[in-house]
Amino acid sequence: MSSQAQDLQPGQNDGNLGRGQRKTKPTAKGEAYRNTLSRRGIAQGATPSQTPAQGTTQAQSQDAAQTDRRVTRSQTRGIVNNPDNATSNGTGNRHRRAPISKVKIDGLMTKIYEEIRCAAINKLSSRTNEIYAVREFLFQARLRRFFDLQPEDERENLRRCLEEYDVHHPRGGSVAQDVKRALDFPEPDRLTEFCDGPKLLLLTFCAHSASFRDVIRRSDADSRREGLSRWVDIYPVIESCKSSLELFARCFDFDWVGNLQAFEKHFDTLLRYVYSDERESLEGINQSNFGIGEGDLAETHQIPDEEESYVHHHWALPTEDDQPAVRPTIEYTVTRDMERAPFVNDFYAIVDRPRIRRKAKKAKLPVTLPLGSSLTLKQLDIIRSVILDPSNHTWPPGAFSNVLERPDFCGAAGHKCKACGVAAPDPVDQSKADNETVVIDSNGNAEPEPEHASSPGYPCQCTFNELMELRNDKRAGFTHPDSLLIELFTTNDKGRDIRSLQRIPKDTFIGEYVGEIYPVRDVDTGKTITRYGHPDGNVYHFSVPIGAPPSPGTTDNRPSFTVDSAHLGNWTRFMNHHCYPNVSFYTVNVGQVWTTVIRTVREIKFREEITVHYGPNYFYYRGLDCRCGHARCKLKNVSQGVKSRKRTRFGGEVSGSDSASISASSEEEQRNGMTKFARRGTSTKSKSATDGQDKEDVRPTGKENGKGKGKASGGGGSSKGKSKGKGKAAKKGGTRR
Ligand SMILES: C[S@@+](CC[C@H](N)C(=O)[O-])C[C@H]1O[C@@H](n2cnc3c(N)ncnc32)[C@H](O)[C@@H]1O
Repeated sequence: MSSQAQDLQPGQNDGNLGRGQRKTKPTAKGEAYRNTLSRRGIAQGATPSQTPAQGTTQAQSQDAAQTDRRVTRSQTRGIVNNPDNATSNGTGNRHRRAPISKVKIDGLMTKIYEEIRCAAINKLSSRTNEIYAVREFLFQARLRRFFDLQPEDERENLRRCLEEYDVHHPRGGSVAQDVKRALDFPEPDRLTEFCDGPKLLLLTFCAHSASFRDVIRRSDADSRREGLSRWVDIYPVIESCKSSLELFARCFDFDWVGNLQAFEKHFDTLLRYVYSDERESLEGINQSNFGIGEGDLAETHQIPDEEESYVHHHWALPTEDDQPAVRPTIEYTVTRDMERAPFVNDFYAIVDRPRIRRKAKKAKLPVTLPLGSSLTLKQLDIIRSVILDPSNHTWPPGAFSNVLERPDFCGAAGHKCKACGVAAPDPVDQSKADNETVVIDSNGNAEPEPEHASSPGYPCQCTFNELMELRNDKRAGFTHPDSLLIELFTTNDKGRDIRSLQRIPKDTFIGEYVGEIYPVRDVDTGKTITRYGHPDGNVYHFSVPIGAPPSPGTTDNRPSFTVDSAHLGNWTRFMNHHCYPNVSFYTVNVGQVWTTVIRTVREIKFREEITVHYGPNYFYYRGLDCRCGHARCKLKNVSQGVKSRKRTRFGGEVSGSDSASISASSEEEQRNGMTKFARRGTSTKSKSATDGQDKEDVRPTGKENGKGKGKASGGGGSSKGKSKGKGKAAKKGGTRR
């Protein structure tokens, strides 16, 4: 068999290298491989007819491909290996570049979401240049669409007419100028394609993003030269996100229709000019539909008007594009505990049953509901964090600190605030310090204590906002809860879910698990309290022990409180479980309270689900199987182990444990795969995540000085009075952000 493969010596090239390629010294491994191929006399994977006819071997093409890859990489770095070859025939590989990375495309998509959000929140009122750019762009799109909607023979006629449109026309001169500019859109086919595919509606939302307007106008060659995302790369992603973008934009109450119609007067002038007085006879063309085809603005995800401006982020993307957006609801059964507790007020929950709602309004609050009634509640705000009045519950003795009337008060001297790193001083030292730091004014009176010194011994008033601001990497930009771009969507088998619309680096605090607070167990009966939830529904309980952790090695007998995010929680309640999650729960003390925070354990990508490990018991005690879908899922058959057990029921009727709650599990436990179904809350070891972060380095911010003049726990006087005041604020259903 004669083939060129035999003619070529190992490591030898036929001298016919592609442009921009260079001869490279073969490695020993490569040489051995080529030897083998030569010995076999045929290139691996090549068909017999290909081998001689193509005049090259697989070895050669592999070699060429390798060289080619090297060239491409080098070119990306701006190095041309062999300039002569690179330019030998004028066209060459000059335009060959590495494909735009997914990171860049994802980054641009995030920017588009972010800019739409900014436009919606700021209403673009003060940024006149920006709003003009949006409106001008939309005018261009409508004009383009107008052409497309015309019969082909009419199109040319119309174009000529518009091109001749007089810029000095006394009435329509400025319109003429706008029209001429619009006709000069650099990539007109893109607008045509876009309006025909994803439709004008999506274009209208996207027009509010400067990055979008930029990429649709810029030629791919320019983008490639500048190393930016090309339209050809970004368009398919936008198309795949069209429902998401639409719902995202709709969830903000902003006037996108107003911007689409802003230049409507132009169209009127235009029609008058182009069609003189005959336009009356033009069927179907008028000012309001100029450039808007039938169905162009049909809504995919309709949101009822009366609720549109209520709160955003509360609509979950449906599984299919043509289904309406879903508002989360809660199937709610009134339990014994709930009967005692006041009903949440109208502001925080919408009760679907008009009868109950009327009753609630008439009777004012609180309203008691008959035991066992079932209701459907609509999930409310997923941004606001609410703690309802904890004093409406019967708490185990010692659940309240005498300085702050809330069970989540961390109350441990010496414990560092996770946000600012300042430790609560020891009570004894603090009283000494108080003596030293009393400030006397010029009249000889003690200066009033600063506002924040509401609880003695606590020098800071940090909240989760400060934790994000002080502890997250500034460069990543996650310094406020509002900065997070997230989206709710519906899954086929796990209910609703949450995903990120941006890359989030590892070790970023992204959220706080919040909700209603009540005791884990009924003090009289010892049974677990589950205020919300349904036997077959979702459970949103998170248990946190009350008070400071005991010293290491001793048994942890602390009672716990539940944070129930069933209908007062924020987005964190929608995080589903994954056996290999990307975030983790930590209960840390922030300011004066135990705060359960969510921190990323690895980088989260654009459109990646945000998942957490619910702890070892959640599925076991509920007799559920995990559907995280991971090949090494540890809990997929966990329900089989519970067959002989009485299945956990809800409604506060099952005694036993708080095990159906979500629990904070340490990263180490997660790594070990949760093979043991250890009962939680029995030893300090099982609470490792509770204060697992305390060992970390902390960054004092100078807040140590001059703050926290009140007495330590047990202190009375004005400090106590103030702390009571704070307790009352919490009672009213205080909102923390
Ligand atoms: C805290 S909620 C999470 C949000 C919930 N998917 C929803 O629609 O509201 C917990 C519930 O989600 C479902 N779930 C979460 N992760 C799951 C998983 N990996 N497998 C099966 N069900 C899961 C279970 O029904 C569970 O009770």
